Amino acid sequence: MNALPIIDIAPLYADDASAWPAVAEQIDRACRDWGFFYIVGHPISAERIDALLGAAKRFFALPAEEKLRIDITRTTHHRGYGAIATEQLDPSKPSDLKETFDMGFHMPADHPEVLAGKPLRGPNRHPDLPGWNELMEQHYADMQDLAKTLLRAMAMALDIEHAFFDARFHEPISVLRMIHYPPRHTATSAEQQGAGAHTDYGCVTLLYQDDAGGLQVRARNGEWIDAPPIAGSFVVNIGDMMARWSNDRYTSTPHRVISPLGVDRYSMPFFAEPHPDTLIDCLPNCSSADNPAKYRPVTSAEYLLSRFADTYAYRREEA
Ligand SMILES: O=C(O)CCC(=O)C(=O)O
Ligand SMILES: [Fe+2]
Repeated sequence: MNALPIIDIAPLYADDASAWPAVAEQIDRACRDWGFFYIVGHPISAERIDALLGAAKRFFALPAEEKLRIDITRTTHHRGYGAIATEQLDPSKPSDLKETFDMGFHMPADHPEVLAGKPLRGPNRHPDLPGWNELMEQHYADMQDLAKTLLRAMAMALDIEHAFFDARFHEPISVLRMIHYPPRHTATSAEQQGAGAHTDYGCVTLLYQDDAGGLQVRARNGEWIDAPPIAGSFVVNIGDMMARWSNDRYTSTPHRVISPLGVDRYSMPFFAEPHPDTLIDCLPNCSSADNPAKYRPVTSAEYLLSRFADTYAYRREEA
């Protein structure tokens, strides 16, 4: 059973702007009350999802040494394959039982920002699989567009300039990730999670999950509730950077993935993050005399890097 709001965003794609405010209002409500909701009526096709799932299954089935040719722990800009237990989202629990592939906004090695050593900038590191590159780069671009559409609705809800976020999400540091959760064996400790309880670091996450189930969200009353798979939907959630940007008008909500029993689980979150130099400083209309800005302004890259260091041992060692 699902308790989270389900929002049909199809009106955001209509030319008739009179239908936008009603959607913006629903998104605003969901971001304040839950920090979590489902969207349907988005333009990502079922065929695209099938192609991505097929690709993910082929990639994760490769031998470990093949996958480790693009080992994420050997990059400073955070691209490639993360083997099981590379990440520990809940420091009080064992490392996560999952493997991952991360990609971002591609910048060639000779791009001035890469040469200048700008954080989180650089080339994507794709596996050598037929069609993979084109599929993933196209999907990254399409997810970035979908995120910007949602952000436009948020700008409307916040009553700020329509293109406020568009101007800040060019050449983003958004990450598209594929995750494989292998089945947990019954003998494994119940403490073992697919993804430990955490809040996301960035602005907005758009998650595709397959039909295995296991995603849970912590409601305001502290109870863990299921966020079950809903065909054709993405689960959207607010990350800490957006909570900070909005002075906590929008909330980042803890969630986790119970390790699947007897089945493999595949998911694909897209973490939408602004240009690395974007100043995350209290948004217009999010503070007042009796609700002053709570957080020190930071850049998007500065904030993300500090959070990565908390979950990846290899990034701490580097720092
Ligand atoms: O795999 C999922 O369903 C959720 C993953 C997640 O929460 C994350 O990667 O931040
Ligand atoms: Fe998450």
